[in-house]
Amino acid sequence: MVIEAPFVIIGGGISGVTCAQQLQAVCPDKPVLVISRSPLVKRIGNISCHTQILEHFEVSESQGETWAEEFPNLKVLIGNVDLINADDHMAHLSSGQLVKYKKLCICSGGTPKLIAENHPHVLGIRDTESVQLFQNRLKDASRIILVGNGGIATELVYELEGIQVIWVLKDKSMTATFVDPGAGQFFLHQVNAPKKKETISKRQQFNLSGFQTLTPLSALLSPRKESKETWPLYVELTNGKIYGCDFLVSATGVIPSFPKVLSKVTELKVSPEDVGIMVDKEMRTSVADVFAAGDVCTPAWQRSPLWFQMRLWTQARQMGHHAANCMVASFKNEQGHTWSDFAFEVFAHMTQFFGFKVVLLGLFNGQGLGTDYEVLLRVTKGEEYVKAILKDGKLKGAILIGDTNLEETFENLLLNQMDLSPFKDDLLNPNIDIEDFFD
Ligand SMILES: Cc1cc2nc3c(=O)[nH]c(=O)nc-3n(C[C@H](O)[C@H](O)[C@H](O)COP(=O)(O)OP(=O)(O)OC[C@H]3O[C@@H](n4cnc5c(N)ncnc54)[C@H](O)[C@@H]3O)c2cc1C
Ligand SMILES: NC(=O)C1=CN([C@@H]2O[C@H](COP(=O)(O)OP(=O)(O)OC[C@H]3O[C@@H](n4cnc5c(N)ncnc54)[C@H](OP(=O)(O)O)[C@@H]3O)[C@@H](O)[C@H]2O)C=CC1
Repeated sequence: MVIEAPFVIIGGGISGVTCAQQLQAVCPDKPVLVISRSPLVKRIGNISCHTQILEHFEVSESQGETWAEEFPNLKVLIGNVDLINADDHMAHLSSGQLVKYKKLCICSGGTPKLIAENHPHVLGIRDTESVQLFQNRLKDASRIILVGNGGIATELVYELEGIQVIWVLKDKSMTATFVDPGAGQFFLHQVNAPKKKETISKRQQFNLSGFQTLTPLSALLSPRKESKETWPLYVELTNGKIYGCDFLVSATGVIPSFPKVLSKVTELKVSPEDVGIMVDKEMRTSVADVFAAGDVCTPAWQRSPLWFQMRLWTQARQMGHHAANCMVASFKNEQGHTWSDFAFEVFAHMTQFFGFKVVLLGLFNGQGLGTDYEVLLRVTKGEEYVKAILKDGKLKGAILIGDTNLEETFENLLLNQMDLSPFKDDLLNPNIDIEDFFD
């Protein structure tokens, strides 16, 4: 039997769930079907808006069917989509089930880009199952090697206790995917400082392994019989040093993953840089009636100069929400849905690293500005790190670590691109309340 629904979404992650909820908000009378490989869907709760764009929320998981009951016309089908036949508007599931759609949104996220696939001692962290596997392996481990310098590695280094962590980085500073070396240095002081919150357990033995590059695959060695201690896995670094460990965590990014899309009419266009599904400003793929949102997609529209993609919760939510509005507009044959908010005007991300509030705004690392920009800096060790990036007197980006209370003013300065040349010496003056100043 073929199941039919006007709106079908593949994926129960943040982008898929947000897309479904928004579809139900706008068109409660139209059935929405979410096909999810996992019975658990991601939910967003406790949303707090800090500025026009910046919001903080909590992410939790719940049974897909329980979630669907909260909406008038929403159903969840547990299954894996193998293939989309776009000419027939049909999704083919591994179970043999067929699902016919009018408008489809691919929200299938990504999979960890591991440094070694299918290796018994190399783990990636992506979802509940992989976290459980990681926690089980952790119980009997005394030393792990952590590879990667982004969000997951930074969070693990802070959270893990009672185990030796050898952190292998290829950059010269820590957390380089998110922050500049100065902020990396600021965090480095916190690595062995008392925690700002309770974490997993016991005391951490932290070993920053000299910021060295891990040589690729050949560096994974088998147990060495001649050594006094025997570890399940050995890793050779480019400086020739060899370390043994119980297992290695490859926190080395994600790669978009999605079912095969067949169409005799048009091919599905994929970004040559990151293999994400290319979407236009209305979240449409190159294939008719197929949209995409979240980690799986790559924006191919003329982007605002102060916004760029990072595969984050915030963007998955914004894209899922926007995709739903665009799907409805397309369903009703209305003109393309225009931007409803500032979400794609200025990059904005709020998170926590090492117990500090971290706000990243605009081109926070001077992305794409080359070397032709000015940096204003205010640092109080262990308290705050404030960096403002100016070009031609205008604010282009900022890193705000700690309770700086600057996010709203800085976001406004990014949005209005006011010429700050006359005030720049006072911009970071702690004795001046810049919020009042620019009011
Ligand atoms: C460990 C970890 C911690 C993170 N922490 C943060 C954080 O603190 N802040 C932040 O902003 N971002 C964080 N991220 C990034 C964030 O999780 C992602 O950007 C976001 O979840 C992407 O959402 P998504 O809906 O696009 O994809 P996903 O959440 O990956 O959801 C994809 C969904 O599609 C389903 N699916 C996939 N393929 C198929 C198929 N063929 N058929 C059916 N279903 C399918 C999957 O089962 C899943 O339900 C973190 C990521 C990881 C891995
Ligand atoms: N608090 C937050 O906001 C969090 C966000 N996330 C998000 O979740 C996703 C997954 O996180 P994560 O896996 O940490 O990915 P990230 O993209 O954040 O970081 C991946 C890191 O791995 C490095 N890397 C890639 N390949 C290799 C290699 N072969 N050897 C050594 N290092 C390598 C990258 O370096 P390079 O860039 O130089 O290639 C980069 O430092 C990301 O989108 C991330 O933004 C995750 C956790 C927390």
